[in-house]
Amino acid sequence: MVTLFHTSPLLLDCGRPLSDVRVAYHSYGEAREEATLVLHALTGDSAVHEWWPDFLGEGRPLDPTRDYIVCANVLGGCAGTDGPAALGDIPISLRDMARVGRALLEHLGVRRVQIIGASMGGLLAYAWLLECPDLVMRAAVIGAPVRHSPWAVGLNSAARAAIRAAPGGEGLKVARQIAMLSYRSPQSLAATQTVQRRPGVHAVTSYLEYQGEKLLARFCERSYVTLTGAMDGFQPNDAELASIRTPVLAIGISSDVLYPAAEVRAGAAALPNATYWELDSIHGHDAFLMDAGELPGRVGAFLRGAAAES
Ligand SMILES: CC(=O)SCCNC(=O)CCNC(=O)[C@H](O)C(C)(C)COP(=O)(O)OP(=O)(O)OC[C@H]1O[C@@H](n2cnc3c(N)ncnc32)[C@H](O)[C@@H]1OP(=O)(O)O
Ligand SMILES: N[C@@H](CCO)C(=O)O
Repeated sequence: MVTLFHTSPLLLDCGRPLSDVRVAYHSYGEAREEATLVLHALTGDSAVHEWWPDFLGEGRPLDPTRDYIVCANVLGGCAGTDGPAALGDIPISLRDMARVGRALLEHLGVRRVQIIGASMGGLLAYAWLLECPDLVMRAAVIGAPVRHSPWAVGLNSAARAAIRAAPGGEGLKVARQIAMLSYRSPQSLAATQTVQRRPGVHAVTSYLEYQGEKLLARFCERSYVTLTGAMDGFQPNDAELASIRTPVLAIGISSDVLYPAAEVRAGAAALPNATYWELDSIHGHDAFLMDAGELPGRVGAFLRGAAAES
């Protein structure tokens, strides 16, 4: 944990200044001036070793014996970094989060980074490329579009409406159920949700209920509203995207219904220096966590500077 913006405040995109911002982060490996920055997903946190074992470890894309790896909980989150409980329910943008990240890197003595982000972390990677192009050497963006689509905004809007309708927990559980349907796929649920756990209750129904309970036990509804708002507000125009000269590996997931592979591919085509690759999985958006397959190898090759084949 570190406190940043002590001597001069962070000016948020909404116009509000923030001082003494607490940021929770993990680092792995020996401190260096060049680092790999990991950007977590909506309900993720800075503990990469807990949620991405396929990626972190000796011989993996994030190798602490070779690299200095940093991951911070985002501004507005609820896993150590200041969020609505400390700041109130103010709008926060993905670019604000990148500015906090820049301050953290300065604090750590890091001068250049390569970035890897998935889902919300992938959107945030694009915000970094717009906000801090001087710092970023290359970016691997997994399962994320270049801007939040009406479809994705709609899903988040429905989730926030559930929270507003039933604050205090029930709404967050319904929000997670809606989101889970977009993180899985018809094929994935057909393959996994065949056996009833409770008599008379569809397997998928009790699965979604359980996922809602699980999120309620570890997440905060105010952060959910803040972070989904930040994602929905990320709408760079074509000229901004065309200004991104940094090499990008954009990765779509074949069965992703939240950010369809075709959308990710089209977004990559709008960037001057992006390569596209597709992860084949039936498990939908969360395949980057649950069914990584060739993904670590592809990302590792890109981060090592090797040309990834499309
Ligand atoms: C790059 C990034 O930034 S990612 C950031 C990391 N993100 C996170 O850590 C976010 C939080 N994590 C997640 O989203 C999830 O944990 C994932 C995607 C990693 C995996 O989800 P899981 O819930 O573990 O897996 P899955 O969807 O297969 O569900 C399994 C659970 O549902 C239960 N379950 C399965 N079917 C049913 C059913 N029909 N009825 C009731 N319960 C069921 C299982 O018993 C299991 O329970 P357990 O979690 O107590 O072991
Ligand atoms: N399942 C992950 C990815 C969602 O984008 C999460 O809950 O953060």
